[in-house]
Amino acid sequence: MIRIDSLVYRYPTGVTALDGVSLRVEPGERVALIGRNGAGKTTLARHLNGILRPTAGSVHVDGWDTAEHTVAELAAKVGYLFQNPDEQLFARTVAEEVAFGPRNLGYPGDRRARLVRRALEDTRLTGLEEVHPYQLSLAERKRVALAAVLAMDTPILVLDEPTTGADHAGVRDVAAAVSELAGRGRTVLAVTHDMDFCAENFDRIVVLAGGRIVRDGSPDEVFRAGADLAQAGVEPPQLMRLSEALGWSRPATTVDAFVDRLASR
Ligand SMILES: Nc1ncnc2c1ncn2[C@@H]1O[C@H](COP(=O)(O)OP(=O)(O)OP(=O)(O)O)[C@@H](O)[C@H]1O
Repeated sequence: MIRIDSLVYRYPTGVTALDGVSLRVEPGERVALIGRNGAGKTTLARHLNGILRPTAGSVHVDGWDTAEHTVAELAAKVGYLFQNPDEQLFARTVAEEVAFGPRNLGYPGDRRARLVRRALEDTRLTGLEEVHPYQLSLAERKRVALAAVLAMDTPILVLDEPTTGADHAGVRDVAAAVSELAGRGRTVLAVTHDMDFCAENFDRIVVLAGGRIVRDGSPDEVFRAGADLAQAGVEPPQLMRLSEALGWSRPATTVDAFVDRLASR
């Protein structure tokens, strides 16, 4: 699980990006972190794999205090998908890229082979194993980066803007991966600006504003916060806006909920 207590982070420039954040996330939870640009989402996410260390307060992942472990050690606990795949990819072939994590974590050969094959299948990269990642499109590189994270089979996954730059099928891959991982008791925390993706695929939404948590609840609860949400720079999902425009007293946030309400009218 993830346990963050009174986390404060100040950049060397003097900007206080996180100003007393406390958060618990249980195994199997799917949590989306939202908020306007500069709210502190990426800064918070980067504390989970130890790239950033608290100025004050603490961060525990799966029982480890991140202040007491190196980034390399924390890689066994937290898989981190970078917003920009080009910050993450470095190998000469797709296969090498995806195999690097499990090899580096010292997994035995058969487990490694199984994880790599599965990650390539789940991101529709089978057949592209020998291609150089830079010969691929941005949407495909995004899938390679996701496959590399999935293959590490960590208890916690942090996905920074997983749908930005992904095509429609890529978004479906991410959604399927999130649901499958949570089903296996993995904790998934995603930073996202994509409210439709967020409403459809996450159990819980945490809203950050000015380095603090201003809302934490189910998509239904959070997206009904109206004025508070607007103040945090968040627009509700399209279906919710549509159901409000239709004058429904209980707006729907997902396609299934929308169809159910339409059918029951
Ligand atoms: N490397 C850095 N050095 C100094 N200040 C930074 C740095 N990175 C981010 N900041 C500042 O910290 C605050 C939080 O930024 P952060 O990137 O965590 O926000 P965010 O919610 O992830 O935004 P976005 O949605 O644009 O990615 C902002 O004021 C930002 O300008």
